[in-house]
Amino acid sequence: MVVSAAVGGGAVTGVFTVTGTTIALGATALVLVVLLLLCLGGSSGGLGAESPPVAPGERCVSGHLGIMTGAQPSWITLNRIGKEKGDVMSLKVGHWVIMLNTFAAIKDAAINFVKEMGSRPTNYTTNLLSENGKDISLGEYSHDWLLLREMGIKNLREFTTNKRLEEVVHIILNKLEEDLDKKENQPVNVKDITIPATAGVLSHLCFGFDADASVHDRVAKLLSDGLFKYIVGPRLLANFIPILRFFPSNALREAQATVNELNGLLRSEMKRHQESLDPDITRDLMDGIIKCRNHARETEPDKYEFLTETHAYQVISNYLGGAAGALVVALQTGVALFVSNPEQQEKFSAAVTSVVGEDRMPGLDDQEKSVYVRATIEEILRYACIAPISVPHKTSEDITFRGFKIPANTGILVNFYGLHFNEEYWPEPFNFKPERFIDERGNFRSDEHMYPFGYGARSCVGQPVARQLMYLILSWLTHRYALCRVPGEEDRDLLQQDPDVQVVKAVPPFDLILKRRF
Ligand code: HEM
Repeated sequence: MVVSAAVGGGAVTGVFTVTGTTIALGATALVLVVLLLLCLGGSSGGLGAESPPVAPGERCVSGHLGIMTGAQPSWITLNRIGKEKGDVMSLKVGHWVIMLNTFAAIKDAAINFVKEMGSRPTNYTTNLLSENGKDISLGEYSHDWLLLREMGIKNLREFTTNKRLEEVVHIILNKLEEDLDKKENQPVNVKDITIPATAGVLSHLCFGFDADASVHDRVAKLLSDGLFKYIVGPRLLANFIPILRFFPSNALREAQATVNELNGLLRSEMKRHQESLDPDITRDLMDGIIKCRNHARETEPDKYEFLTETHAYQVISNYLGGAAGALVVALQTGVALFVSNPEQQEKFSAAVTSVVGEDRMPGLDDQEKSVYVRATIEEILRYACIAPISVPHKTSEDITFRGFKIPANTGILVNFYGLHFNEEYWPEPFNFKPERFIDERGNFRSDEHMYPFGYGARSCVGQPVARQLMYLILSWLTHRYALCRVPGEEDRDLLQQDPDVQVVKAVPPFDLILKRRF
């Protein structure tokens, strides 16, 4: 997702601690002045009369930004405050935003305010990455944006059905298995499993097997550092104080270089695909989106006049961003849960093997045959809760929500952490218990308090693919290998928050030992 970038692109983006960034003295002085102005100008009344109650601490110089950047993950603090404030509260993170705290409010928003709460906040980062909103993840709600989103979903659906997804995944995982076998019984970093798996699959789905090997290497590199860090790492100060984009800083240069690398890659791949396009064969998602665009513009030129080449390759960028921001993080949490809970890991592995046997890789048809396997993937998604305070949305018009007046263009955060870790819905919420998704008759049980893929108009476009990839990758990994702790690290907490990652709930990279099962 440029889920992810949207995490960075939302209301929560103004962060004061820009790690590794040297800000010129002049800029620092400017920051202080602007902060003071914000502080003096900030009213305690929030968004105006009849607005949601304000969380405590708004009179502090930086409003509630301290919560976002403090030592404790922001979602833990916000969840505690939210319990006191009720359905909805206001926060000042540079500007005023609202946060939905309760299940009732979240459900109401998801069902009854789809369009009204379906836009995205924009800032320097989001505009840079999406070339001013010409994509799905970061574009503002509009008629044209809806058409682009529909096209992005159609392209994913058409290309990934009929075993195409499974074929690509099996090729990539077979290769990865050869590499991992060489490291058997030695410490392997979890990133050396999740990044090649995710980058390999997404890059080959997007650019095909006839792309130059260097293209896939560049995608893997972007996912492992540049793009990943840019999306989930500390935010740019320029998002908070737009004038700062004119002041040179390492962080700005790094962000621009990352985006240039990504967009350069997308443009050259688009050109290569256009030059070798075959009307009868759709090799990959890039071919698919080019054909969707050509067809739309030929059949309904007026409706799709807006649809430039940039829009088309930005959709591919969104697919890659989904991998960088969400899939890697969710997979890493899954592996950490398995290593920390050997009993559940063994049960999951045995459930996979009982359906698949020992001589082939798990396929998509196998998933439905084991309730325990489905339940485990669901429990990993609950626990991972990668966007604990959501990817920010924005109101597209003035609304009255649960008795409060909310102006257009107000950022909206959602306390998904408060749902996914609520004892009322999940007894012992911090324990890994796949059984919670199995009913008394032994059937899979879905639960209405689960929102791993967001809500409303902006819910994850890649949800079906993401679920399939989570299953295919984790079932392959535990089917082939026992995932064990590194000797001497038995007591290490693998599930704590990665201190280098803000806004996204993510475990820090860790080593594990792989032992071949058969
Ligand atoms: C386990 C993996 C994944 C998780 C947990 C996840 C989760 C999310 C979440 C929470 C959002 C924000 C929804 C909102 O704003 O309400 C989102 C948006 C999005 N995701 Fe994913 N995602 C995953 C994988 C993927 C993949 C693999 C793709 C593409 C192939 C993808 C494409 C997108 C796109 C394009 C959006 C933006 C939708 C919009 O703004 O309209 N995601 N995802």
